[in-house]
Amino acid sequence: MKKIAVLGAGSWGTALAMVLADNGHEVRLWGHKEAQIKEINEFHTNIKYLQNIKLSNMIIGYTSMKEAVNQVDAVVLAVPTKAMREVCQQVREYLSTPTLFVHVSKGIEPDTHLRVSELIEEELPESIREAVVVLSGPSHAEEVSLRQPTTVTAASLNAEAAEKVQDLFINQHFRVYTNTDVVGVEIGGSLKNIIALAAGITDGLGYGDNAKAALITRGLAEIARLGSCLGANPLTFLGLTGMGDLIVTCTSVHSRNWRAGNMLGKGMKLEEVLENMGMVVEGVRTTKAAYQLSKKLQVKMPLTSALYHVLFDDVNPKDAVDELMNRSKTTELDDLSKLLGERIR
Ligand SMILES: NC(=O)C1=CN([C@@H]2O[C@H](COP(=O)(O)OP(=O)(O)OC[C@H]3O[C@@H](n4cnc5c(N)ncnc54)[C@H](O)[C@@H]3O)[C@@H](O)[C@H]2O)C=CC1
Ligand SMILES: O=C(CO)COP(=O)(O)O
Repeated sequence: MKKIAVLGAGSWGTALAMVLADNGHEVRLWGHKEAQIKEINEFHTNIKYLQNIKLSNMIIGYTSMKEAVNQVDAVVLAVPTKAMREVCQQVREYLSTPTLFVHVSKGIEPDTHLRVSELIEEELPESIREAVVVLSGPSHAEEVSLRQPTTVTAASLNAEAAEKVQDLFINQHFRVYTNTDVVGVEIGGSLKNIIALAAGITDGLGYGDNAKAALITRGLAEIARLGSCLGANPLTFLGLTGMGDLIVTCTSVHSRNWRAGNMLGKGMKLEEVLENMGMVVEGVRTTKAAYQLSKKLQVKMPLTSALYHVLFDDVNPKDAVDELMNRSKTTELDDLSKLLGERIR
């Protein structure tokens, strides 16, 4: 049995705390809201994020970071990307020995264009980092908390650390693979949220399955184009954290990104949509970051670019779709086939 701190008591932190508790670990679920932590400890529920779920007694809620991370074997960082630096700054106050860090957040920081593992490495000194591992894949918290079959990937350049994380989380309902392609895993997990927002928009506009399939496949092409340019293995994008997560996020009502897009497609304004959600919609900031990156690196990302203009320049969603459909004709297998071809040879 290990002692594990899960930092972030939202949907995903809570669902992962349940997986770890099922595996017999002592789990400390840290959150910054007193009332919510009180609810977790007194009633063993976290109603705002996971309805009709009873938490195990092995999960203890904490608001004190000092107590939550005291002598733990691993720290799971499960806050939205926007809060990651602030939470790391709190953690580093209280750790003095090398600790295994697992992050589960799907985003890219606008302006710096850093992936989450990179910004964690910026905030946490090497002396307290045994390794940073990303855990990602097609995994809605709502289904994980019901112990429905789920598969994810633990990725790190340190293969031994990735395997340690695999061992912490794997069980009969939650199957964990390993990968060493951190760039591919983080880029796939972050950029699928852009495409999920777009899929919600086309559904909101009343378009059908053809549009959805087009978004998923052409979305994957532009994710792989940018990711490969950043050093990812293009084959990772065909796996769980690429195509797998694109499918689950673009086709599920559980997805907050899809739901936010759906409201936009029905005519609501972005501020109104975000207020309505009450939970993180990572794709909004990531669209800004990916759009900036595509300009900087001169990578063609028409879907990301169209969504950027809908979100930040008030372009009408239907006009954005019309514009995408009316671009000049092109071939299907462009630079991507070259990238894949080179890898396969
Ligand atoms: N919900 C899901 O099914 C999955 C979510 N993820 C990722 O996990 C990350 C977290 O998402 P969710 O838990 O779903 O979001 P959520 O919106 O359900 O919960 C976020 C939690 O973070 C807390 N928080 C926000 N700012 C904070 C701060 N400065 N300090 C401390 N706590 C803070 C909030 O109070 C809330 O409890 C995101 O990057 C998301 O993309 C990944 C896989 C699945
Ligand atoms: O990443 C997820 C599932 O794999 C959850 O997606 P949302 O953040 O859109 O709910």
